[in-house]
Amino acid sequence: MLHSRSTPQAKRQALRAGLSEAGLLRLPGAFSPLAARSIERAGFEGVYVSGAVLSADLALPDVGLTTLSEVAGRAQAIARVTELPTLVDADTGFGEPLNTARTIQILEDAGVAGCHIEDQVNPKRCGHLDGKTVTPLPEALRRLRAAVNARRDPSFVICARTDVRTTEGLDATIERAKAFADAGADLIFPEALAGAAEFEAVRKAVEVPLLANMTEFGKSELLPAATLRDLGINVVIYPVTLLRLAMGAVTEALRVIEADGTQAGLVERMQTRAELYDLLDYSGYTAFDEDVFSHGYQEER
Ligand SMILES: C[C@](O)(C(=O)O)[C@H](CC(=O)O)C(=O)O
Ligand SMILES: [Mg+2]
Repeated sequence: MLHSRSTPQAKRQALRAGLSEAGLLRLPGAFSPLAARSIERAGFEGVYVSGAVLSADLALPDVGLTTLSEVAGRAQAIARVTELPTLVDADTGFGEPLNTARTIQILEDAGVAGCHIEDQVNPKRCGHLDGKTVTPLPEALRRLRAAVNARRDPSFVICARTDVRTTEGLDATIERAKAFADAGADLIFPEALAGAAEFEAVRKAVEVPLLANMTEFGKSELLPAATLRDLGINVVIYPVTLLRLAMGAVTEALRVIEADGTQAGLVERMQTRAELYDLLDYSGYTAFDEDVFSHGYQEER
């Protein structure tokens, strides 16, 4: 109903438990709270809040234009409606190390289970674009240590992302992954690895859990979950998949309505009213009303 029954702490502990077990946690990107409900209903282990999706939702490019308030507000709206843990893309932490510390605390207050902080310079670029620049390792480590030290709930998951693969190569990725793990990262996100061999190399070199980004139209081969599981990867995100498919349907619908003057031919492809109401738990609200209004105070006639 109004929000999840699980507390943020319980969701964080569930995410941590999942990271410590063998197996793969699958986190599709939710473009809305309703999409998060569908992700939960479909049996996934978590929800991802993508910076690229949040930017696109605002009709902005993924180049660091969103604010912490926008990200925290959307992340809270998404996290509160699902029993699943929510992992948030916190870009570079929204500024200097002190800003990163504030970002962690604002996101903790928003009820999310964890976030990732990347080592790009500000303003960042999408990790699958060329022309990225990463901060020198000492600066990246200051940013990460600020995040780890700012955490008030020890179960809040801090994921360190490195974008260095496309600027300095795989060895530099492994060097940074090790340094980030030593600095207290709970999870490492090596961005834009090419394929299975590179995931295998990072897996061999680093002890802490690893996240794989299976985003379309980028630099990474789209590896099936079974392959990622066999490689010992712990988390996989599908950050923009649902938005890309939704926008594909939007484009087609607008074309049909413009051409045919009606959406009648599309109705069979739609989520029905009943399916939407079921996803929104209308019956829970009806039960709430019945409980409050029919078993409560009876006005005198
Ligand atoms: C994971 C990512 O940071 C995101 O914002 O979802 C993007 C995804 C994308 O642009 O495809 C990324 O930089 O990989
Ligand atoms: Mg992003």
